[in-house]
Amino acid sequence: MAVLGGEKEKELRIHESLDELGTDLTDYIAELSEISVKERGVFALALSGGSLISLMGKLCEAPYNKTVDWGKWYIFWADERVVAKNHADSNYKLAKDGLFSKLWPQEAYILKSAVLERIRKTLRAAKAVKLLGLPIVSSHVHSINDSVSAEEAASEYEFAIRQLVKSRVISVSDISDCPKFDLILLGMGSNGDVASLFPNHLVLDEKNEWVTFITDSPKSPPERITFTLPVINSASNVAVVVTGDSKADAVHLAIDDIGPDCPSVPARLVQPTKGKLVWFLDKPAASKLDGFQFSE
Ligand SMILES: O=C(O)[C@H](O)[C@@H](O)[C@H](O)[C@H](O)COP(=O)(O)O
Repeated sequence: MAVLGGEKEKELRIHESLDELGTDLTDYIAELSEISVKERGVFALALSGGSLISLMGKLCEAPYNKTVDWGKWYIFWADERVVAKNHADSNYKLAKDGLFSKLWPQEAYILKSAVLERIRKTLRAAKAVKLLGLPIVSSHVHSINDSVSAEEAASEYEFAIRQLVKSRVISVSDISDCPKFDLILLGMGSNGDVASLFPNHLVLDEKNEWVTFITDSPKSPPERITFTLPVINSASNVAVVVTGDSKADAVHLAIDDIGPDCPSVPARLVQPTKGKLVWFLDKPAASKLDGFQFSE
């Protein structure tokens, strides 16, 4: 792995292979989870859709499936397609099929909090919590309401997040009133879109809402909800995970210093105010970066 750009707040990690990237990404997530659980007792993570989910697949393997404190995870979506939860386009379904169901193959294993707490107490007594690895709590998985309009789904989702900010499950930014997620994981499309923030879309200017909606996504399906830039940029950690040469131009436009005529590239606007930004790239995605040849 090559690491470019020594700035404290932004790091580029360029990997030889998808396998190496997947291992590094998994280590990074597990490490942030451990730090956050130690500091705050919980880990508030927002996922996106796309290839990101399969790149996180090693989380379902040893040692992470046993060592990560899954019971402390609170899971959200930085963007979601407004379709039924069992629809092939659903980001919730993608994560459930690609991650959660692999950790615990049957729904029945996703325990309700009360049951989990009883088990936790027993295990704590036996000092064996870490050895057994506990499942994700179903009430900690915050997917959108798939039976209402995009507008209603966005407003309900923001309301749910507000309640969790009040109870400090999600921290609050000390410079805005925005939620401060422990980690937001983003993919990037070949036009530089992140979450469901697309180039030249009005949604890029949204400053008041935490979660908003669009009904005209240039990529199917058209109706989506998305975190806004102020929320993304208030997170403690943001990772943008991008692979493949079809993304190389967008990576260059998002990261390099390209002067005043920069086209609208949403990923370029991902700049956590106080948090840390890490780009996970494979070599084809990084191949058009200005400094790329020097990292080889
Ligand atoms: O729901 C979505 O459409 C995603 O959240 C979107 O932001 C995705 O992450 C990128 O388009 C990258 O997707 P790929 O990695 O599959 O290209």
